[in-house]
Amino acid sequence: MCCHGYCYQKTADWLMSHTKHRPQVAIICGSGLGMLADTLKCQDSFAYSDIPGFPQSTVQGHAGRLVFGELKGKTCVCMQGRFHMYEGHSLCKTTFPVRVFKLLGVETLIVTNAAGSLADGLHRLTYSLLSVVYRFGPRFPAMSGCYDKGLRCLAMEIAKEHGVASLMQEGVYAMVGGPNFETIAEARLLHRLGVDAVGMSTAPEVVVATHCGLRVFGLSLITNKVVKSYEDKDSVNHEGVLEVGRLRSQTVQQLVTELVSRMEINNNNNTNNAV
Ligand SMILES: O=P(O)(O)O[C@H]1O[C@H](CO)[C@@H](O)[C@H]1O
Ligand SMILES: Nc1nc2[nH]cnc2c(=O)[nH]1
Repeated sequence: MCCHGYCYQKTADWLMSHTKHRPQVAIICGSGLGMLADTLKCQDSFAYSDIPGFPQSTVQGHAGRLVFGELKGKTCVCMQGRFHMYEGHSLCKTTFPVRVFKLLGVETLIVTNAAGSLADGLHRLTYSLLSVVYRFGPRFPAMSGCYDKGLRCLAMEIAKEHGVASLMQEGVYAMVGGPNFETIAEARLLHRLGVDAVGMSTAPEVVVATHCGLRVFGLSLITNKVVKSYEDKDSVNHEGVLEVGRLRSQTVQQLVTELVSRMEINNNNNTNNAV
């Protein structure tokens, strides 16, 4: 099974021959949140440019490294940098790593992102829980349960224990094409549609992960308010998004680490060969 002539299996085989880690959990780090990967123990790390078939990151704040290692007793693989369609990647390149993760034996995908808030009660520095091919799954996959309820409840429990429950809200994330931020008319439209947070990523990864049977948890770090009024002089920029990511990275890191530590793993999905 290939994407633009490059085989998912070939990339998975290359990775399995270069690391002894067999990850159960994959984590995609959003803009400014790449330091999550730095906490993994016994790391094996690969630049995307060295991995056969892997697309390249071109966005500031997305380092372009795949990091394998241990987090609280679970084997994880972290993407320090994701692929966006606005970088010119096709849908299949944007989601290429997700299918590779499936072939590596991953069962759970954690997607994080930076997003702007549209909801009136969703302020800057708050977090929001987010609610293609026969080999990997059905032709017409259902998406109604794409964000795992058990993981959402567990994350909320952890947030309470850490005293940050008031910062954590469930909401609707919408992906727009980017790379431009919203016009005021677009912001108003999204708000009327019931969107709480907006970004330029994540949806394709979640669709592909759900299609191939991965359990998905999504976490948006709200980095800015989306301007909905012509009188509002605030304006968003990528540097500001990255800065908020840096400011809040430790809290995001703690939440994700605790979630990984406490999530149950089936261990019946790993069909891979040893190195
Ligand atoms: O979704 P992530 O990759 O976290 O990044 C978000 O932040 C960038 C804009 O500042 C866009 O790429 C948007 O999608
Ligand atoms: N589209 C969009 N993406 C973002 N990523 C981080 N903040 C924003 C935002 O306000 N709008």
